[in-house]
Amino acid sequence: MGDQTDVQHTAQTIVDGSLVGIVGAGTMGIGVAQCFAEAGLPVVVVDNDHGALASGPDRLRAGIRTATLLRRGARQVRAGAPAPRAESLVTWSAELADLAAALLVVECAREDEDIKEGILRELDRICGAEAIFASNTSCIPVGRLGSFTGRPDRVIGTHFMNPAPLKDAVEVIRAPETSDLTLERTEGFLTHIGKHALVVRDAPGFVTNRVLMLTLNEAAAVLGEGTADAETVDRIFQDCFGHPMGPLRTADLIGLDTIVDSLEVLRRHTGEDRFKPCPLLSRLVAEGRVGRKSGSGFYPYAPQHLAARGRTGRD
Ligand SMILES: NC(=O)c1ccc[n+]([C@@H]2O[C@H](COP(=O)([O-])OP(=O)(O)OC[C@H]3O[C@@H](n4cnc5c(N)ncnc54)[C@H](O)[C@@H]3O)[C@@H](O)[C@H]2O)c1
Repeated sequence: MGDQTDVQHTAQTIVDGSLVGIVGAGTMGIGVAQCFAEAGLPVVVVDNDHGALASGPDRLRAGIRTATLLRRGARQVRAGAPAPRAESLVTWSAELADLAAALLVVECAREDEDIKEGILRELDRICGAEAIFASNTSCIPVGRLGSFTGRPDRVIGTHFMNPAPLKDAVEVIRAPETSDLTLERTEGFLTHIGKHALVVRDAPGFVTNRVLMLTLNEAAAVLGEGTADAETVDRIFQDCFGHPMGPLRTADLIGLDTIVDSLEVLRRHTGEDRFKPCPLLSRLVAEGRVGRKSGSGFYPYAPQHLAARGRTGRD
């Protein structure tokens, strides 16, 4: 695999009507699936958790409804598939084998290297030689993920932000092995769904999470040490720095479990203890208070924020 000289297609012919696979029907997988379906592409979402699969259609519908309302409010109505059609373009499966025909697979499983390794090794066996594997990893070096496949030239990082349907840009991570063609095709897919790529080189945490994870961890630490309450910590970033959301509400939106996983990945790959999750963050995760998706984190959340996954916390 990996010889690009025999590839006849241009980036655009690859995008038109291409089947897109998503692995992981969690916070990000559902949002990324929505982005592709709203742009008219057929999508198969695979998850090995039946609760996540069962609640997937409802969470997708809620995501489409929210995005439509917000875009309408901001008058940014996007061209693309109308909501009912977008929903019907998404199918759900427990089998990676159903991604055999996909030309792009976006891996959105939990931030755990062993889990991602297992998925990528199996996808490499199942999918055609042309398929690109794009990981939504928050922190794991993309070159490391590519090494789990026989096609490292077709592995790339597409770090969608949360909520994916409402963000204009994607941090695209190019590993040393990622080919020009893979980058070009990935950018073609992103353009098709109305997003632009901000391309960076490979490193643990890339640009976003090398900086953001430390900030969120320190915000939790100042709260845990009693320097200020949660509302004050967040308002300092909003009122003084003009951030739309403070770090603690951002952490609750991301998921405190995902943040702890990401900090551990950063610590392991850099060898630096400054990425050690602070005691308050670790305690909240141990208690199952992982943010919006569980109904509480640094703040309590009303039921409409709860992702109806059939259970709480990490899936
Ligand atoms: N939450 C965020 O704000 C955010 C933002 C950017 C990137 N990310 C990254 O995106 C990825 C997904 O994060 P998330 O927040 O959606 O996590 P999540 O915990 O909400 O969802 C992860 C999903 O992966 C599924 N899964 C686990 N093992 C699997 C397997 N072997 N096969 C198929 N499915 C499997 C789980 O059942 C779950 O539904 C992670 O790498 C995370 O670091 C998260």
